[in-house]
Amino acid sequence: MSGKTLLAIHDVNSMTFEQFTTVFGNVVEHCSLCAAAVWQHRPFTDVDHIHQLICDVLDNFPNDAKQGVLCLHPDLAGSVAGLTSESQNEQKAAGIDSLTQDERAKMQERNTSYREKFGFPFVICARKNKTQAILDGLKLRLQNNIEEEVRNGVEQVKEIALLRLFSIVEH
Ligand SMILES: NC(=O)N[C@H]1NC(=O)NC1=O
Repeated sequence: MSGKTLLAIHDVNSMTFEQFTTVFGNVVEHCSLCAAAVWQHRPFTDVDHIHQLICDVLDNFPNDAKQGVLCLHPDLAGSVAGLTSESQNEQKAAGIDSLTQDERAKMQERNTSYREKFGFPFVICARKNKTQAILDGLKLRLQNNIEEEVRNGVEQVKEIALLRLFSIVEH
């Protein structure tokens, strides 16, 4: 627990566009457009309402934009340089900061195979999956086709977004 004060929904509803996109701009990694696109829908009833609107934005993106959103995510167990604080904390929660040499090599090798096959990085909600689940998920999802993986990746982006929202707004 960070001990950070959570915002009440009425505080969120009184934000300007600039304040809103500053605070919510990384709910979807490096994609402040998702926050920008939902602001006009306030007043929000609660945090789940904001999440649903962000999910709708993602679902309405064309396929190439969905792949672009996935590309905005850093590889798990990749370089730590330039990681957003959100991603860094999530990777830590999954135990990625304390992988054995063998686990790190395996994760990087599978991430590379995944990128080579699909052209975008493997995305999974690290707060909900520990190291072994991520390694198993990589192995399993490598067998899918690209349509399945765009769908799986976007569903994971939604899960990541919900947990990021819960760290900003009361629920
Ligand atoms: N590649 C990938 O899944 N990265 C994301 N996962 C997560 O929980 N945070 C991220 O940045």
